[in-house]
Amino acid sequence: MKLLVKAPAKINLSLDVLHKRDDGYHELEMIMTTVDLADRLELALRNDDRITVYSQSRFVPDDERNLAYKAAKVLKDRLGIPKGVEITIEKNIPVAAGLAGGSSDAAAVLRGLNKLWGLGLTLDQLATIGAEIGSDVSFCVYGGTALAKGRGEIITPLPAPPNCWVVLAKPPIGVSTAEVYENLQLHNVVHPNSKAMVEAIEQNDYFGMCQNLGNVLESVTLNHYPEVKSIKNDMKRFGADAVLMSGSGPTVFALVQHDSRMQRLYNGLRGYCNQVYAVRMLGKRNEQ
Ligand SMILES: C[C@](O)(CO)[C@H](O)COP(=O)(O)OP(=O)(O)OC[C@H]1O[C@@H](n2ccc(N)nc2=O)[C@H](O)[C@@H]1O
Ligand SMILES: Nc1ncnc2c1ncn2[C@@H]1O[C@H](COP(=O)(O)OP(=O)(O)OP(=O)(O)O)[C@@H](O)[C@H]1O
Repeated sequence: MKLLVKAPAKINLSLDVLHKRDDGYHELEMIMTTVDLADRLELALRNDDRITVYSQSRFVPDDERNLAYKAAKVLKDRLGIPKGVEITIEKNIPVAAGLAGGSSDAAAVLRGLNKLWGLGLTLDQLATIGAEIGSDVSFCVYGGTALAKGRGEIITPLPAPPNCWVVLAKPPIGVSTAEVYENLQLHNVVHPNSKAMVEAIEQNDYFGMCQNLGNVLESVTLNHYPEVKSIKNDMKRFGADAVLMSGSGPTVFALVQHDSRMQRLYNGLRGYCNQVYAVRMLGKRNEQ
């Protein structure tokens, strides 16, 4: 028996860090949304009880370090499942990019195995298990748009954001999320207004959303990697309504409403950046 599952990338429309916690993690307030750039996973039942993982990407490990493997292992061990799975990942989301590719693969495995292994768990139960694998996994279990608090695992759903194009550009560098958080100087940042962003989304106010984009982690990544800052400037020059780095970076995204502006931005960036994508926000949450 085989199952195909989609694992969409996320962007952070807003990312605020409130303080560093005693457990070493940072207390967050983020607004996240999934976009239609996705990995595709095939889950196939095995004849034995082993978990195997394979992807064509040379940037992703084919062993127990893969977040997709970890998701299957946690589920199997927690519930004592005597079954195995062969996971094949078609990797379309850039790796170590701030787009939660690994977390989304893990979430897709949780959702997929819930069906393939016939577990009957709710999305809430899967999201709780997901939090053990990584801070972004709970959000990825639900997808759609949400306010995320705590270390990222406390999720409140939001309506779909105003309709627009999202043009993503990934400079040819990988960024370590751990290093970005370690280097964050909280006394030195401009905090985004998460409340105003939530209101803009709830009122379907496109320009309100544009005005309230903000990410405190830019203070670290833009300083360490000037090329990220320069792509942001180029996007503005090419006519973006608003521009922001996603997560810990280095991917930057631009928002535009009209097809012609999207095309101009896309073509302009493609001139010197290999990984450029014009996508839509998905809006819709995953079903059970
Ligand atoms: C940057 C974001 O992608 C924004 O959505 C997330 O906050 C990071 O999510 P993630 O990659 O799933 O994070 P994890 O795998 O749990 O942690 C990676 C590293 O980031 C740090 N980290 C993560 C989340 C958090 N709230 N505070 C942190 O300080 C952790 O110390 C860890 O060393
Ligand atoms: N299935 C997977 N897909 C991508 N990366 C994976 C996967 N499993 C493990 N990894 C490892 O995790 C690291 C981070 O990859 P990922 O693409 O999830 O980063 P990210 O987009 O910055 O995530 P986030 O936005 O959640 O911080 C990479 O070094 C990669 O080798």
